[in-house]
Amino acid sequence: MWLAVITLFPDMFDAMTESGITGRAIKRGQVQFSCVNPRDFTIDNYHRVDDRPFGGGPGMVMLPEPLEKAILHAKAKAADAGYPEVPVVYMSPQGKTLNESGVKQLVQYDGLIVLCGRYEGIDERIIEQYVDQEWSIGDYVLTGGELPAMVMLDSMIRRLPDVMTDNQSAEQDSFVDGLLDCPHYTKPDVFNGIAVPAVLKTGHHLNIEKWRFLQRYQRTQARRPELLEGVQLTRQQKKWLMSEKKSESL
Ligand SMILES: CN(C)c1ccccc1CNc1ccc(C(N)=O)cn1
Repeated sequence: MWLAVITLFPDMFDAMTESGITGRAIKRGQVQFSCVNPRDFTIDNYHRVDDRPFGGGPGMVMLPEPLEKAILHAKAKAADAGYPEVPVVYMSPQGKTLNESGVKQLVQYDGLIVLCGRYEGIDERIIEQYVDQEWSIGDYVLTGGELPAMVMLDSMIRRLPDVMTDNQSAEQDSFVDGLLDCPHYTKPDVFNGIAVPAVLKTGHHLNIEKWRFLQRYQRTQARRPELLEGVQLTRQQKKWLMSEKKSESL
């Protein structure tokens, strides 16, 4: 996947490119990642990327010219790399709230340009002329779009084929089938006097699958009941649920 981020703070993205699964995916060439800094496209002596808002008010607004040049440069880079039509995504509190289905949609693209705002935001004419999709990672305000961009890109990169060691671990994630995740345990057998649930040590895979499903269902019911509306249960899961309810009513 071809990715470019337009940002005044490219060094922030070292967190994603230099470590972990995302760093490995980039080093392996599964992801082509680059940053484009609007400041490199300023022509005034002060390299201005922002200015005062028309109409007054606090703070500054990002100037449209350096952003336009940065976007066009990123599009040209994408085209040179063989990705002619790359959508531009803008991270902002005004965007559509990102969730797993949004990630699934975004990770289908061959390439993406992500625009990160600073100050009070960017000149609206850039959004009108160049932004294809506006996304938000949640209803809260941050000092810049860089962290939201990394959150979104991280959730996309881990879903690319063969990026995660066993692909299915991305498949079994929370939210993939709409349920929260089950508890996880590893060594030692007993930690601070608390033992691992016995079923997990039986090697009885069907019982373990049943236990994990029930844990996930019960956790979702307890913590995020509204998520249950969107959940499609398999016949097997329905049977497990019925038998669980029966045994509880005993
Ligand atoms: C500076 N601000 C307020 C701003 C204003 C407009 C656009 C971008 C920004 C950058 N900040 C962001 C970006 C995204 C999110 C989010 N929820 O995805 C939160 N904050």
